[in-house]
Amino acid sequence: MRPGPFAAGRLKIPPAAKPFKPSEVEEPSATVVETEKADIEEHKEPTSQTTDHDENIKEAEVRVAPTDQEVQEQDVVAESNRILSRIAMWDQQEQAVPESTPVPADDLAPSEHIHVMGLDPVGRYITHILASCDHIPPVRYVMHTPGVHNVFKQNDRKLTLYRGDQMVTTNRIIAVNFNQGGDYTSPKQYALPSLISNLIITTPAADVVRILEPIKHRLDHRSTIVLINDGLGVVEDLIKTYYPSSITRPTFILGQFTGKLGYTGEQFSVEEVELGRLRMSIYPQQIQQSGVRIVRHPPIEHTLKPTRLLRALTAIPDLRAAGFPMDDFFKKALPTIVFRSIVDPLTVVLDSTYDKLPKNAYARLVMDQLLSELCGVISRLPEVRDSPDFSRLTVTQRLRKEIYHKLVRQQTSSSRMRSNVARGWATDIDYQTGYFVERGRQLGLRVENLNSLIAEVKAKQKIQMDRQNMQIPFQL
Ligand SMILES: CC(C)(CO)[C@@H](O)C(=O)[O-]
Repeated sequence: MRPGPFAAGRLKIPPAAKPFKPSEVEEPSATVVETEKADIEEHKEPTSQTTDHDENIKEAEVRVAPTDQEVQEQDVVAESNRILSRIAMWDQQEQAVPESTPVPADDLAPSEHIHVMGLDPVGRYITHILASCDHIPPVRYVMHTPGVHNVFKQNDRKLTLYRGDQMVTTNRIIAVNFNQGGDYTSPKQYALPSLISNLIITTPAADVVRILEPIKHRLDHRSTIVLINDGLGVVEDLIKTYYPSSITRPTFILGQFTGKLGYTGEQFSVEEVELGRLRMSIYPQQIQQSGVRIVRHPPIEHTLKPTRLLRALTAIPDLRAAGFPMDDFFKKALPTIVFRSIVDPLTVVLDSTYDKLPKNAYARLVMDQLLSELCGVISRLPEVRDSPDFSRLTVTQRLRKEIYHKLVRQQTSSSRMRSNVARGWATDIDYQTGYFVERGRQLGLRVENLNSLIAEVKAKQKIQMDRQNMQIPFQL
C-alpha cells in the first residue's frame, strides 16, 4: 500500500483553526442535558442509496411469484446495485476533494458533537484535551450511572489534568447518559433515535460490544466510531453483532494511545506521566459480491466523512494525533498488542511482576515459544503476508527485540491483566491472544500454546471470581 498523506514524516499540518463560536452552541456553565432534536432534523434518513434496490423489488412484486432462482438472481442484482451506488458515492467524494484542496481543521458542524465513552485514564485524558480545545463544540462525556454523574457534580463538573507541577482544569464538558432511565436525564430523550456523529470509545475491548447495545440504533453510516484500545477484532465483532450491512454501518477508525497516564485517586482527574501519541487508521471497507471479497481502500485524504473527525483530531496539538494507512498502523501497534497477548497473560499465570520474567530462563523459554507461534500467525495473515516486513523471520526478530525492550522498561510494575484477574474481573484476552488464535485457526495453523495460555488465564479468573462471590455476605 502506498504511504498516505498521514504516514510518518508526511503528516499534513492543517491550517490554524478558528475558535468555535459560542453562539453556535450553548456553552455549559452547568451540566447540560442533551437535547438532540437538532440532530434529528439535520440527519433525516437518506433515501437515494436504496432507491434502485427498492425499485427492483417493487417491479418483481407485480409479476408472478418469482422462482428460487429468480430470487437469487434478484439478490445478486440488488447487491450489485448497492455496491455500484456505494462505489459511485466514494468516487463522487474523491472527485469532490482535489488532492491539493486544504481542508479547514474546524469543519465539524455544531451538531457533530464528539462523544467520549470511557471513564478510564485514557478517556479522561482525551476528554480533557478535547474540552480544552475551543474550536470544537464542547465534548460530550458519557457517564453510565447516576452515581458517576453525582461524583462529577460534586466535582463542580470539572476534569483536571496534572502535568508536571501544573494543574489544568476544564469544565467545557456536557455529561450525557446513554442508558435510558438514568435519574439525571429524561428517559424520553434517549428513546429518540437521534444520530451520534462522532464517538470515541476508550473502554476495554471486552466491554465495547455490550456498552454499545443501548445506542446501536443511533449509529449508522453517517457516524464515525474511533476505537482506542490495545486489542484487535472489536470492529469485526461489532459488524457481526450490530452492523452486518456494509451500506448502513458506521465508519470505524482504529486508535492506539501510546502515552503513559497515572491514576490520581480521584474519578475526574488524570496524571500525564509520559507524553504519547494517538495513532489512528480508517478501518477498510469490505464488500462481498457473489463470494468475491472487494476490499475498497479509498485514499485516506479523499474519504470525506471519517477524515473530517480524523482531521479535527490531528489539528489538536495536545492530542499529538496522526493518521496512518492500515498496514503502517498495524506495524506500529503490533509490539504493544503482542506484549499484551503474551507477556501480560504470563504475568497472570506466573503471578509475577514484569521484572521477574526476563531474569527467569524458563519464563524466557515459554515466552519465545509463544512468540514463535504468534509470529507464525502474523506472517500468514492475508492483509500483510506479501510485505517483506512481515516475513516470519523478520517479524519474529523485530517483535522479540521490542518485547524484551518493553519488558525491561516496565521494571517492577505489575500488569493490569494480573490485577483484573486477582479481583475476578474479565480481561481483554479474547481481543489479544484470542484474536491470534482465531485467525490462526482460520488459516489452519497450530496455536495450541496460545490457546492453553488463554485457558489458564480464564481458569484463574474463574477461581478468583468464585472466591469473591463466596465473600459476599448473605443478606436477608
Ligand atoms: C509495554 C506496555 C504494553 C505496558 O503497558 C506499554 O508501555 C507499551 O506499549 O510500551
